[in-house]
Amino acid sequence: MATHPGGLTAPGATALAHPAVRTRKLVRRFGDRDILKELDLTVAPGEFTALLGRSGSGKSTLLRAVARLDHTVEGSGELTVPDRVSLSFQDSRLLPWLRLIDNVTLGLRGPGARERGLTALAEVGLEGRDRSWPHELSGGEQQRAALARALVREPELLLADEPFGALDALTRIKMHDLLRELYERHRPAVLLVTHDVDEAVELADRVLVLEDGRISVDLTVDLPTPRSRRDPRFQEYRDTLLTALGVTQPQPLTEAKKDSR
Ligand SMILES: Nc1ncnc2c1ncn2[C@@H]1O[C@H](COP(=O)(O)OP(=O)(O)OP(=O)(O)O)[C@@H](O)[C@H]1O
Repeated sequence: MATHPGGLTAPGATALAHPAVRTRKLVRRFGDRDILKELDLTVAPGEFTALLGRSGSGKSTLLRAVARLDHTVEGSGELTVPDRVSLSFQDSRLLPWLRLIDNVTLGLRGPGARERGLTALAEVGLEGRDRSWPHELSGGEQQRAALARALVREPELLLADEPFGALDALTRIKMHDLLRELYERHRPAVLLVTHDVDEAVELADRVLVLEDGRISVDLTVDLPTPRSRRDPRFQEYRDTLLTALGVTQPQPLTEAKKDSR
């Protein structure tokens, strides 16, 4: 795997005996449009991967396929995912008629489920809010609860589709820190769909770009965490990805142009 800014590897080249996610020749089709075109992807256990791509490129389609939420969609190909998979979406999807603790532990079996729920709530900074109703929480708090619900199951794979997309900038920054902290403690494999290049470079150790139904860019982010957006190497990764996404970078003004302004 390449480890320098701009170092791109052949997509799906990782050979692993027990990957967290493995797709081979994955096809998903809506009508006569192939959205995923024989897509090959391997995610290692414990690997934090972000998935970027232009709007409509098929990021959510891929995530839904990996989550096995698309039984009715036409398609083909091989898909391997672990048993314990948790999901997190832009809206927290908490059930309004259940208190927080019951939302977090819903479907959790075995002794100690409640204790585990309380621990998870404490981990996301919601200690003492277990008896609250979802509508009593702010948007950021609801996303924290959704993270607690995802992590209490100790997933081998966390699938997250724009989980912070609806949050304000400040809350988003706090949630980035929290997600990275929780990831480092629990170490699930993560597949994070995002539109935000900075979010991808800040959080993920590997960033993919989906284009024309396949993974077109597979970039390893070799920066220590926590990452600073001011770090020139951060900016190199960012520029590489923006270029891959077809976003032209503003050129620095030359002295001549500055003078003529
Ligand atoms: N249920 C559906 N029926 C028909 N077309 C669909 C369906 N779901 C998705 N599509 C189409 O598949 C394409 C990929 O959609 P998808 O939501 O996966 O893209 P995306 O990359 O997640 O987009 P965005 O970044 O805008 O959320 C789009 O053109 C979309 O219109």
